Amino acid sequence: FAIGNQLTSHGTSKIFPSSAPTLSKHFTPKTISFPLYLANHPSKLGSRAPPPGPIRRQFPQFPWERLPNWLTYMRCLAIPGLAFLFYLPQQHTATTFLFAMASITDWWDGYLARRWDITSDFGAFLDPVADKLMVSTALILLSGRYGAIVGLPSAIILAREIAVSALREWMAQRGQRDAVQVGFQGKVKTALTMVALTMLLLVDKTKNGAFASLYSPAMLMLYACMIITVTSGSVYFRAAAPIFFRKDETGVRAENKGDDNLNCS
Ligand SMILES: O=P(O)(O)OC[C@H](O)CO
Repeated sequence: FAIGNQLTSHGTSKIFPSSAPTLSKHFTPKTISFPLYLANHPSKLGSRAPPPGPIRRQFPQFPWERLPNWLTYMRCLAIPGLAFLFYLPQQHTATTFLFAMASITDWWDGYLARRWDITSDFGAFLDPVADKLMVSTALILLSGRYGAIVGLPSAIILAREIAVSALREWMAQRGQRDAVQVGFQGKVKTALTMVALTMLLLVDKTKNGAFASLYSPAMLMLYACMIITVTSGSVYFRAAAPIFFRKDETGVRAENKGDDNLNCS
């Protein structure tokens, strides 16, 4: 039974045999199992997704194509849990665990969506929003615990996040959302901020517990993240500048269009 390049394809038309496969003398159960598996469980993943591994084969009915977005939803749902646990006594380890798990889904959802070739506009919209909600919540909670030393970088980070979200909305209205899609620096910034916040959550508020030694490196890291947050945000504003300052055919700049409606003074 010649299966050839069918092994890398999820196109069901290639996989469904129109008649019973002809078995050659080279047939072994191993060589036939994957095409027959696909015939019985047509995949909804992208055409460039790799063949299923043991877990996907074990649970063929599971809607794997939805998993990346579900992980992002779980990140959003973890936020109220995070705030609740944070204010319970003696729960800083549980709080940290929840935040760390939610942070891992930030990497995982994007990885699976790319690997399974199921990236979507909705996923691209929701992923940075979920990250911002999570990071903002943790920054506000920790500002309450540590005061100005966390409050200052938090104010700058939150200002950048709001500004970038507003810029994306403005660009999307002009059909230019792709010019400000998440960039490499933005990903690094989010990952490092999540590590710094995980470390700060682990230090209990008396700063005398088992993880007290993490306080200074975590604080240093948070300030480094504040700088990367600003520089990564400036990348988006630089990318948007040509569109922002572009003049239309009448010589009016985009920033001045519709002033009558937008002028709040
Ligand atoms: O703040 P952004 O828009 O650069 O987003 C970065 C994302 O959170 C990366 O997952």
